[in-house]
Amino acid sequence: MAAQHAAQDAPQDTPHSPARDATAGPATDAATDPAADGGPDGARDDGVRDDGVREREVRAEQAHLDTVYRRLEEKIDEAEFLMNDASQRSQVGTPGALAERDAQVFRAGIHLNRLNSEFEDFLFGRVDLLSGKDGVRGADGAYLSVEPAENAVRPDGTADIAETLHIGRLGVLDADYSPLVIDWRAPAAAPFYRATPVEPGRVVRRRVIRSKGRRVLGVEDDLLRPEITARLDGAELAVVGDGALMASLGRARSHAMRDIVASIQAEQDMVIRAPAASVTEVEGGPGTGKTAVALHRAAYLLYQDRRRYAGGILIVSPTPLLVSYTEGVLPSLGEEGQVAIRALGSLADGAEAHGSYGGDGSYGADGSYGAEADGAARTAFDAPRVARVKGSARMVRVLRASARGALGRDGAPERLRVVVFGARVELDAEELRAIRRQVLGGTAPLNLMRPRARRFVLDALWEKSGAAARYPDDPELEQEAREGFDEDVSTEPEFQEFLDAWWPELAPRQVLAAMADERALARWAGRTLRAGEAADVARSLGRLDAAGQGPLSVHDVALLDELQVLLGTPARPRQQTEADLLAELGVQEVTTAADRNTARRERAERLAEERTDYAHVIVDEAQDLTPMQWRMVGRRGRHATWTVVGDPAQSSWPDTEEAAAARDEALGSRPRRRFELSVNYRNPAEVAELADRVLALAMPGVVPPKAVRSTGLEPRFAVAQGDLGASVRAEARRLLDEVEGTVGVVVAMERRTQAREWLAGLGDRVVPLGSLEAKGLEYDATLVVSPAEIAGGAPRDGGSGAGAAGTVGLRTLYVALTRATQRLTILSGERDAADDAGVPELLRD
Ligand SMILES: Nc1ncnc2c1ncn2[C@@H]1O[C@H](COP(=O)(O)OP(=O)(O)OP(=O)(O)O)[C@@H](O)[C@H]1O
Repeated sequence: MAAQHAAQDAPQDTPHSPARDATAGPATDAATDPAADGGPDGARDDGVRDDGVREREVRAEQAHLDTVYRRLEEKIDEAEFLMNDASQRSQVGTPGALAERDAQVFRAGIHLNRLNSEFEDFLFGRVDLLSGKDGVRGADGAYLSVEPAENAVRPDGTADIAETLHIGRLGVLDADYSPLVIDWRAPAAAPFYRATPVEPGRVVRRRVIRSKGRRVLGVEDDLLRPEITARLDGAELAVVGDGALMASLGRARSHAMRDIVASIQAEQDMVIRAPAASVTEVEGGPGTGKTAVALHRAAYLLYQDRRRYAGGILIVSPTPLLVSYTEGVLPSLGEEGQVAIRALGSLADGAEAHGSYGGDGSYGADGSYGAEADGAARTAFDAPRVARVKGSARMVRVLRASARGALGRDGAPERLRVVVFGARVELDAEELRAIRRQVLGGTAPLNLMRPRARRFVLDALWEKSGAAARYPDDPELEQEAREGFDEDVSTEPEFQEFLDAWWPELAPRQVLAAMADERALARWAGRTLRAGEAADVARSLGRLDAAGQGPLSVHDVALLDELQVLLGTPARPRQQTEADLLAELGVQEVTTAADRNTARRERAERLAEERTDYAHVIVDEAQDLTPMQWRMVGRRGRHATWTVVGDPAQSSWPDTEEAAAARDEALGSRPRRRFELSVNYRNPAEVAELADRVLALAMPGVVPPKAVRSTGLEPRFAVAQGDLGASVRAEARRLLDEVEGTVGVVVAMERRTQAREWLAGLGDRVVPLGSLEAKGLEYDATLVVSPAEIAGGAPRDGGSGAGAAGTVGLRTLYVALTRATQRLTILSGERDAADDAGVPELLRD
C-alpha cells in the first residue's frame, strides 16, 4: 500500500514497499484479464505467482458491482417512469401544481442523465475500516469519527473490520437506504483520500478497483496499518497489487486529461475539500496536479452546495489547447452544465466565444498565439514586446482617452444647423467642442452619456436662439416654450442624424480600430506610454478594418473587455417573445411539460453562455495573467468565491509586481487560504532533475517539487546537423517509436509554422507547439528544440541582455522541459553551443 504514500512521504521511493511485501501474495492481473495493463513503466511486476487471492478479491468486487448495477437499473426504471408519467399528465391544473410537476420531471431528467452516462469506472474505491471512536454513525450509516475506538485493536495486534465502504462517482443507496456506493465527495469518502501510513485513522486497507463497463478488471491495495492483523468476516484481510497511483502515472497519455478520482493524494484532497468561503490559493511546481485539483474542486463544490453554485463556476484557462485538453474531466466526474471552462481569449466580445481549438489544428478566434497558416483570418499573435504593453494596467488610462478620442474622430460633424420657430440656429465647431468637454465632465460610460449630450446640445441651441428673452417675467411660459422648442428640434431628422454622428454609440472594436492610427494613439496615450510603445500597439492593431473586424490576439480581448465597461451598453427595449404574446392573449398552458423542459434547458444554456458574473471562479495557470486579464477575470467574479492555482516559476509575464497588484485588486479584501503542493506526479526523476537546473537559473533558491517516480531513462541530447527541420522530424519519429501515446514537439514561438511543416504527415500522436502554447499540457515524450531559442538566447549568467526578459525566457524553457511523462529529447541548434556530449550550454551542470 505504501506505494501510494511513497508519493506523500518519501517521493523517491520505488513502487515496491514493505507493505507490498506484507501482502498475501500478489498475483497477476492476467489471471482475471489478459488485457490488463501493467503500465509502460513496468511498475507492475506481474508474473505467474497467482495464488488465487487476487482472483478471489476481484470476484468479490465483481459481486458488489453487480449488485450496484442492479440497483442502478431499478433507479433508472423509476426515473423513466416518473418522467413519462408526469409529462403525460393532464396539462391543466393550478399553477403551483404544474410548477411542482415540472420541477419533478426536471429533477428526474437530470438524475436519469447522470445514471445513463457511461462511466468507465463507476465504482473505483473501497476502504476497510476499524470501528469508530465514539461508535456514532452519521446519516449515511458510516461512523462519524475518523479515529478508531480504543478497543478496536486487541492487545495481541488483531482487529476486526467494522465497516467497509465502496467509493464511486455517484452515491447509490440500497432499497433499505444502506449505502452501496458513497459519492467520492461525501464526507464519509474522505478517509479514502486522506489516510496515510503516518496517520491512518480507521483505515486498514484502501483499495482501488479498476473496471471497464460492468466488469471488474483488477484491484490495487494499499495497506495502511501493516502492524495489525485484521480480519473481515472471519478471514484475514488480503492485500494485492502495487498501488494505484504508480499504475495510473505510468499509463500512456492521450490528448485528453483523465480524472484522478481514484488516486487523489492527501495534500491534494485538502485543497479539493477546502471550504469554499473566500479565496483558496494553491501553488505548486509543474506536474503537482494543480489543474487536476482545480477541476476536482469544481466537482466537489457543486456536490457540496449545488444550490449556491447554480450561479455557475467559471474555470479560466490560458489557452484553447488547455481547454480542449481538460474539458472532458468534469463530465467524467458526472458534472456538466454548471461549469464553464473558458480560454482567456474567449472571455469577452461574444463573437469570439464560439471559437475554440479546431480539429484541423488551427485556433478559433479565441486563440492566443494564432496559427498563421489556417487561423490567420481570425487570430493574431502579439510579439512579447507588444504583449507587455497591452497587458499592462497602464492601458486602462490609454483606453479611456482613446474611447473619448474616438468619439470626435473622422466624420464627426463640425457644425449643427436647425430651423426652429421659423429661425435658423447654428452651433459652430468651437461651440460643439465646448459642449463635448462639458458632457465628458460626467463619469458615466460613454455610450450612456448620449442623453446627457443631447440635453446639453438642446440647451446650447435654446440659448443661441435667444428665445428665452421673449419671456422675461414668465418662467411658466418660458418652460412651455422650451418644451415645444425641444420637441421641434428633436423630431427633426437632421438633428437625429447629427446626434448619431456627433455622439455615436461606439462598439469596443471600433475604438480598437481607431487606436491603429499611430499619431492619434500617441496623442491619446500622452505620457502614459512611451512613443515606441504607442507605435508598437498601433501597428499591431493595423490588422483590423475600420469597424474593428479582423484577427484579435488574446491581449486584445482583455482590451475589448475593458472598453466594454468604459463604453457601457445602452438598455434596449426587450424583444417580445412568443410566450409574452400568448400570455397577453390569455393563453396559459399550451405547451407540454417536455416542451417547457426543453425551453428551460435552452434558456439555461443560453444564460450560461451569456453569463458574466459567477458564483465561483477558478483560475488555472494564474501566474500568467496580465494585469489587464486580471481586471477582465475579476469582473466575472465580483461576488464570487475563488480558487487560484499557479506556479510563479512558470510565469511568462515579466512584471510580476504589477500583476500581483492587479490580482490583489481582483480578489479584493476577501480572506485567503494558501496551500502548497509538493510532489511532481508527471515527470520521471530523470526529467525533473534536468529541468531543475533551469529552475535554479530562473528562480534561484526555489525548491522544486519532488518527482514521485523514476524510469531509469535519462534525457537524450542530440545536435541538429545542417537542416534543423530534418533533425526535428527524425527525433520526433524516434520518440514516436519509443512511446505508445503522444509526442509534444516544443519550439520557440516564431518557429511554430515551420514546426507544423516539419512534422506534417507523422500522424496525430505528434503535436507541434510554440513554447507558450505548451502551458499545462503533457505528453508521453517531449522533444525540446533549441533551448537557447526558447529562452530567447538569454545568457546563463544573467549578464548583458538577460535581465527581466532573460528570466522570462528561462521560465518558459522550464515549462517546456517539464511536459514529458516518460521521455525527453533535447535537440540543440546553432545558438545552443552544445558540448561534445550534445548538452546545450543552458542545461550544463
Ligand atoms: N493523485 C494523482 N493521481 C494520479 N495522477 C495524478 C495525481 N495528481 C496528478 N496526477 C497527474 O499528474 C499530471 C500532472 O497534473 P496537472 O497537469 O494537474 O499538474 P499541474 O500542477 O497543473 O502542472 P503544470 O504546472 O505543469 O500545469 C497529470 O497527468 C495528472 O493526471
